[in-house]
Amino acid sequence: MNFYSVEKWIDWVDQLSLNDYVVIDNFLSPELYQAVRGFLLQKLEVDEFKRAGLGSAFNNQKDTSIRGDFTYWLDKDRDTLLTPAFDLIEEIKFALNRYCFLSLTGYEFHLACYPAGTFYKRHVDQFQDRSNRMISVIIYLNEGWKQGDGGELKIYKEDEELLIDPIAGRCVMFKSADVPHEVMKTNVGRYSLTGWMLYQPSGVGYILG
Ligand SMILES: O=C(O)CCC(=O)C(=O)O
Ligand SMILES: [Fe+2]
Repeated sequence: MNFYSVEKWIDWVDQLSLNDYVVIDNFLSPELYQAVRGFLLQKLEVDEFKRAGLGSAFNNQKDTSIRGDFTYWLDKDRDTLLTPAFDLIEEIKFALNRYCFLSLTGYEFHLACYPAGTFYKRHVDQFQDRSNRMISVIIYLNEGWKQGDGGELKIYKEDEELLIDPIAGRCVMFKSADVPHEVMKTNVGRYSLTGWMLYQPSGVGYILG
């Protein structure tokens, strides 16, 4: 464990097991936060984001009435500026396997940008024809986010709805199959590092766009 102690991981994994989700603030160190956000802004500037799709590679549609985000799929070998972020993702995988008794074998991550006025309607992250997404992981990169900016993550539990503010450095993890959620309409550009811990690596996430 290079980033966080065993005690911290056990606490977070317990919350994830018990509540189906966990929120961890200041998950990225200031250096790592700057590296990831700087990388995202650079990719946005050179226009390397693509409109996100719906469904799996076999059933892919793009419909802005359901989701309006743009994504940049990450590749560990190509995007070496993000090696420390991949080290942290490896630690997440290790901790979930060890303390959550999962058998995660891989992951897929993208950078996401929701332009002002966009949202992602209620959904679950497991696809009907590709059910290997086990845990969803989202790390927000929104400096100076304030009430009124919108873009909250809404999580649906049995009889309650939780609104999670997408503030800088905050990490949310939840069980991909069990937690319906949505991204409320954002009034400002909304950025995140988003990914899924997989039961079997698919390596096809980027095809989804
Ligand atoms: O950015 C978020 O808060 C959630 C994104 C999401 O639900 C997804 O990409 O599947
Ligand atoms: Fe989602």
